[in-house]
Amino acid sequence: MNNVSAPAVTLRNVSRTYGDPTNPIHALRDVSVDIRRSEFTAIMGPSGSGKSTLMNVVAGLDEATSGQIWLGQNPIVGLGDTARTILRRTNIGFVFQSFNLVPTLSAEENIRLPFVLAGRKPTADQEAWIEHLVIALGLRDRLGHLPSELSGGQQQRVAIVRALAGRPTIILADEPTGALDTRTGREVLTLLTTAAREYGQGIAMVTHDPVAASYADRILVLADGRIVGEYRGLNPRQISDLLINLQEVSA
Ligand SMILES: Nc1ncnc2c1ncn2[C@@H]1O[C@H](COP(=O)(O)OP(=O)(O)OP(=O)(O)O)[C@@H](O)[C@H]1O
Repeated sequence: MNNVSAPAVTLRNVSRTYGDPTNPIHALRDVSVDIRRSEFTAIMGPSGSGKSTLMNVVAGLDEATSGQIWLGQNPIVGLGDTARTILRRTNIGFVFQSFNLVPTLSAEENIRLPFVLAGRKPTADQEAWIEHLVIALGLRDRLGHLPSELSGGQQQRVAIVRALAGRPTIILADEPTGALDTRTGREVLTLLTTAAREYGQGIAMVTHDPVAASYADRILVLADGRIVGEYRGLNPRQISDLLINLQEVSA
């Protein structure tokens, strides 16, 4: 099981610069932050503030220009492609706005895909966990269906079971409710909250939506590549005021 007191993700002095050195674009500037286990963290900020870059460097899909990043205890900066891929497979679950299910595979095959890709069979423990998640998320009768035969909310629940199945160090979610209607979106957010509170699952979610962010335990706000604020216990109104003020300051 995860060690609750240890951070899921640690960034120290992480910068990511694009473009040519004479005219650099600073997507991340000297970011140091811990993203904790058992906590649902929302990452917010204006367009271009560095949210996707932050997720990508944590996932090892992009390389930091400088600084250090750990997934659990494992440093990811400086690893080769293969080692990074293995680390990503075992430590990160992804949930995207577009669900990212394989259209030709059934719900069950999609859920099991990370195990297939990693070339390992789920242990008895993992089988029991998958079974528990499938029942808890109301997917038992849908396992044989293709994604096209499922509603948006059901597809996102399949993606969430897939992300939770391997008990990753962190789930990275990018606008997970962006394609869902309000009610289904709230169900998905409640599910993520439950995953953090009851299953101890670390979750980092990028969102522009103040309602979605209000479900998180903690909100990190990025502006111009830096973390400029950290908040807890805000309601959607307070969150949207915060973002409006931020945009006015940077305008
Ligand atoms: N591959 C790239 N090459 C050059 N510049 C990039 C690249 N990726 C991102 N950037 C720049 O880095 C900055 C941060 O981009 P990023 O995509 O992380 O922002 P974001 O907060 O996710 O924005 P949005 O909310 O619009 O998705 C922006 O100025 C962007 O133009």
